[in-house]
Amino acid sequence: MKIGLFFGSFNPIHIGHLIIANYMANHTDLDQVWLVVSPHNPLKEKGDLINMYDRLEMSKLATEDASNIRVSDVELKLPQPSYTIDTLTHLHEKYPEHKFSLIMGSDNLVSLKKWKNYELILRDYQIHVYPRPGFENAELLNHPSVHVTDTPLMELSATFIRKAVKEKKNVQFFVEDKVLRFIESKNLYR
Ligand SMILES: Nc1ncnc2c1ncn2[C@@H]1O[C@H](COP(=O)(O)OP(=O)(O)OP(=O)(O)O)[C@@H](O)[C@H]1O
Ligand SMILES: O=C(O)c1ccc[n+]([C@@H]2O[C@H](COP(=O)([O-])O)[C@@H](O)[C@H]2O)c1
Repeated sequence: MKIGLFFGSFNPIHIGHLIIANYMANHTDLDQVWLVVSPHNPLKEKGDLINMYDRLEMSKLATEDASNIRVSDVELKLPQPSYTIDTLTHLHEKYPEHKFSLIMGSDNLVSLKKWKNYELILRDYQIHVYPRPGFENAELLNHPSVHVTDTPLMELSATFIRKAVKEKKNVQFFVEDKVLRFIESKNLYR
């Protein structure tokens, strides 16, 4: 199968992520999209990153009714911080029958040159990139492994949601109902 890997902290998963995952799973030649929850992005401070198991659980809740979207916990079992090239190597060995590619927003493409062994990622994997406002001119957009998609975008960030929850503002519709209930029941991001 052709699997698109959508890596992220998902702190928390929101409808921007879900729209992209759904688009990639159903409007491209990918058979499935796997959301790979990263315990710790090597380029980000841990800051207000909540427990990885809660982020994994919210990602599962948000996608349990979605066809062709799965959630992967592979990085929870690998060393931290989560280097994408190491996860890709691991997945390639574990699932030789699948053809993996990457999915990312152009904001991440801008920083790709700071990633561990980014040349290997570009050499060995195709990357589906969707434009995000403010990051239209990423240098790597013309790389032969990079494929720019035409996705409907929702300019929303997990940072916005965390801040709103902290300020006791209503974030209904920004996240799936089940995710909202999970956040409330565990008193997350307060
Ligand atoms: N609104 C959005 N629409 C499309 N893609 C998004 C959106 N928000 C984040 N992404 C993408 O999802 C992936 C994971 O991002 P991440 O989990 O850091 O979300 P985020 O909302 O940007 O989080 P934070 O605000 O905490 O930095 C990245 O490739 C990022 O480009
Ligand atoms: O491999 C790297 O060097 C590397 C550097 C920065 C980010 N990443 C990964 O990119 C993904 C996006 O992270 P985030 O925090 O924007 O959701 C996440 O899975 C990180 O582990 C990976």
